[in-house]
Amino acid sequence: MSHLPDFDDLDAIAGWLSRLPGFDHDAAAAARQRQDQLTKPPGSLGRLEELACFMAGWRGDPRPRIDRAQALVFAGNHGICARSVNAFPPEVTAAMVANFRVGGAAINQLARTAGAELTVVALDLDRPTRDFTTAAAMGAEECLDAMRRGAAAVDRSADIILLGEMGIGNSTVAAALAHAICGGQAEDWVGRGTAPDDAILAIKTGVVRDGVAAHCGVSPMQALAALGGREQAAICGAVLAARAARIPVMLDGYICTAAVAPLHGANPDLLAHCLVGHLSGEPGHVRLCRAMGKQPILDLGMRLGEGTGAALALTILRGALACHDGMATFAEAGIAAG
Ligand SMILES: Cc1cc2ncn([C@H]3O[C@H](COP(=O)(O)O)[C@@H](O)[C@H]3O)c2cc1C
Ligand SMILES: O=C(O)c1cccnc1
Repeated sequence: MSHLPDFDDLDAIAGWLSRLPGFDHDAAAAARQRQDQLTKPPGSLGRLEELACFMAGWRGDPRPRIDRAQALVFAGNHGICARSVNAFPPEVTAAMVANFRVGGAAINQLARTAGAELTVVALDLDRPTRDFTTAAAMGAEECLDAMRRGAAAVDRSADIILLGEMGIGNSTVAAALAHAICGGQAEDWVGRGTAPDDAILAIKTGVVRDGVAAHCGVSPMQALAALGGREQAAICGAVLAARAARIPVMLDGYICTAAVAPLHGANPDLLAHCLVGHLSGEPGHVRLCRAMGKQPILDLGMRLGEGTGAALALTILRGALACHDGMATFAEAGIAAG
């Protein structure tokens, strides 16, 4: 198992790729060869075949298994809520964490359905980050500390890590990160989140425009500190820790994908072991996935967060591996290979 470098310098992370494990092309090629021998017309399982080869390459195993799946949900609170970007009060973050702990949220049901063990990490909920229109949301050390906590939460014995978040105001934070890393206009990235009305949408657009303008010219990882929250930093830390342990990652929807956009900005290959579970109903997600070269597995019109789309996508991944491992080859079944 490769050693995760220390989180002591945000900008050094861009250079971490050479210190982290890469894709095992031999294991993936062996998986591809097996796929072509299974009792089906070549390519007929579509994306499931790709997913099996992806898992083979990252696990270094031509017949990978998912014995252990961890769903990791990070929660945080945001100073930006002082700007009325949120339809629900920030207290809902802690209330939902309590709900996760007693099993009452959507992620509890979907993680159980998908066979994933849920870990919830609340990050200093009584100490929101700063309002990013007036200051950096986090200092560099605060951001690195949250990254360390994210990395520490990863179960190194898992075969897949699902990531999710809970934080009132997070759709605004996601839009700011996506805008800072991918450019365009604030309007390209802002969506309704949980807000039903146009008034909040207009406030959010102005806040994202002002926040990104206030922190322009910083590096991608500095943008994570300036505009992100602790849960976004923890998600980035978890992604890097998973990579060090050769564990593939299933990201959730818009907020989770935007959380790792700074890593993409630092070096896109840092996210090579990451899948996007589902396409969010938030309009910026399709644009962000395109910019980051990711194709979401599901498209169900969901826009919840919590890791719910990642959990559902795990059921697809399990299906892909069940076929890959359990199907007979043409030779085994005595069927002519065509
Ligand atoms: C009861 C409730 C449960 C949630 N579960 C996830 N979110 C989602 O909504 C939040 C982002 O939306 P906004 O930017 O509009 O605040 C995040 O916490 C996200 O995880 C929830 C939101 C609420 C209200
Ligand atoms: O796609 C998401 O992550 C999302 C969208 C809206 C609200 N919460 C989460």
